[in-house]
Amino acid sequence: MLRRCLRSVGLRLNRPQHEGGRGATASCGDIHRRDASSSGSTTSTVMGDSVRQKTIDDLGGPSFLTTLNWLFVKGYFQTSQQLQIEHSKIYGPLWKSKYGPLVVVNVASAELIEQVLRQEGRHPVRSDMPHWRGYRELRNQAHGPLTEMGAKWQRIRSILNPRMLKPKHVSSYSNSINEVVTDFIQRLAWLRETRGGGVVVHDLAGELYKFAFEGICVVLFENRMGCMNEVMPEDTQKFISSVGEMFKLSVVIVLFPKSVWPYLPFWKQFVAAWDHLFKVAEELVQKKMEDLEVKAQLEQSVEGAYLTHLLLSDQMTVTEILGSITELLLAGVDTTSNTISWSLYLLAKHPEFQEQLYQEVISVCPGDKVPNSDDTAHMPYLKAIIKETLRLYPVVPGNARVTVEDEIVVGGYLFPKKTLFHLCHYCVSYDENIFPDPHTFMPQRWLRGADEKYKLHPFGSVPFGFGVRACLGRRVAELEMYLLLSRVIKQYEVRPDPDGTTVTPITRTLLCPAKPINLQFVDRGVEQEPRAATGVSL
Ligand code: HEM
Repeated sequence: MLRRCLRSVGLRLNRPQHEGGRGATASCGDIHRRDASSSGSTTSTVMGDSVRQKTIDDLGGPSFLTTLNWLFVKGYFQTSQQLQIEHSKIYGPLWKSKYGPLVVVNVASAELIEQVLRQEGRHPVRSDMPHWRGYRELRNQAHGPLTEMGAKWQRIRSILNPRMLKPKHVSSYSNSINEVVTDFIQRLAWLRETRGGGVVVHDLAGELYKFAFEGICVVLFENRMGCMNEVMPEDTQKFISSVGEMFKLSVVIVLFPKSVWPYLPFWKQFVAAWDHLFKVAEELVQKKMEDLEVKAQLEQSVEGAYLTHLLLSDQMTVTEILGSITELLLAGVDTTSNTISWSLYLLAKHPEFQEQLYQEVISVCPGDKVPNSDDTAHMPYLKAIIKETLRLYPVVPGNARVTVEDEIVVGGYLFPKKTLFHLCHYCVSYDENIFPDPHTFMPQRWLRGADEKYKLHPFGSVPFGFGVRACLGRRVAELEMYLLLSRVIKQYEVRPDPDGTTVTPITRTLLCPAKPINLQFVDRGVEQEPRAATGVSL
């Protein structure tokens, strides 16, 4: 475009089936029989001589009223990740929930999640995301990788994938990201001195949002946004708060039918948040196009950032590029930042693991050597810490898939086309059959050569999703997290909040800390005070 400008594993529900399903009555006196099927084996019900395939109608689960009671009376609306665990205790690993006319099939075991994902088809659909897509229709904006579907989605991914996922391209972002890391570490020092009595940094996640936004901006635009300045530019600050606002309102809006959205008091805020996200992205795309025009006129080389490549490759229109860039920006902020916040929180509570990480970092990068992407390849413990953090705090606590191409069998039940499956990753992350002692932070689970008993199910923890629809930003996110964490630990010993505050997670589409995470950063180069005793619970 710019060139033109410039030129079933036979599962039977072992647990009682409560409200809503005919499973309990149908199973009375019935015989379950295993049948071969494409997805493994299925359970059919023999009633007299006739064999009947179990279907979604046979599946148990809470009624709409019961769900409302759990969400708003028992108070699980903000902790829906925990509701996955509570409901799986009652209904087993497969149950049906109703949200008004919407029926959701919840899947809460690694085996069943694997069955759903292995049958996702050529163009997997996460969910039809009516509220996000509704905004794009309202404003005539293009869909990006998060919201597009079918062959159009596949086309976008085939254009966006190479420079986001291929190792040689991703490692080329290492120096730019390291510049942002340097600024972040300087900012930590400044925050400690000016606002934290020389040692405490308050609201780490808030600071890391700025790091993550700046980080994704250097990858996409090669532009610095001034997020690490003492005073952050207003527009950038508003972008970050709009991402949070949009995610927060999304979980409320989606509970209502589309026809009433325009009358909801918070619909306007939702639209305003999206407007701002698109506005900032548009300004950045516009600026890059102008820069390229100038460079082209001066006959200077224009090779560079991700966006430069997209604009020059002429495969997407500017509107399409804008749709994709907006979605990449918003997906790149809260995800990496919350994960780094939790990993520092956990390391502060587990000094022995922190010491092991520190030893690994200084052995690979002694003295003043700054870790780069090649160095992190030699830091298995660092990677294990991120994996274990994402197991305990999966930033996407529940993912989804809609069957679009065929009906499928999962856990012995036949589901029609257009069934919406909710994949309860948070619940499975705490499955003691896969992760012994599941509430304990144990990075060593992820190390090769770990005890045989820790042989993990491949779908036990899939924080970046699965298959062709998996996270587009995974490699960049990992690079950002490895570079930042290794350098922070090299520079500082991280200790818990002196007030002893325990922080738990809440779900606002993504899993976030319920309150600010405050930590002490003790400079390793300076003589240290003796460590105060700390508990090791999460
Ligand atoms: C810790 C960091 C991150 C985690 C845990 C994470 C996790 C996920 C998950 C679980 C999905 C859904 C995958 C599926 O349905 O199978 C996803 C999708 C996506 N992520 Fe990430 N993400 C992270 C960081 C990022 C970053 C930094 C970016 C941007 C550079 C990004 C961009 C995207 C996009 C565009 C999609 C949609 C892909 C599609 O539907 O085709 N993510 N991510």
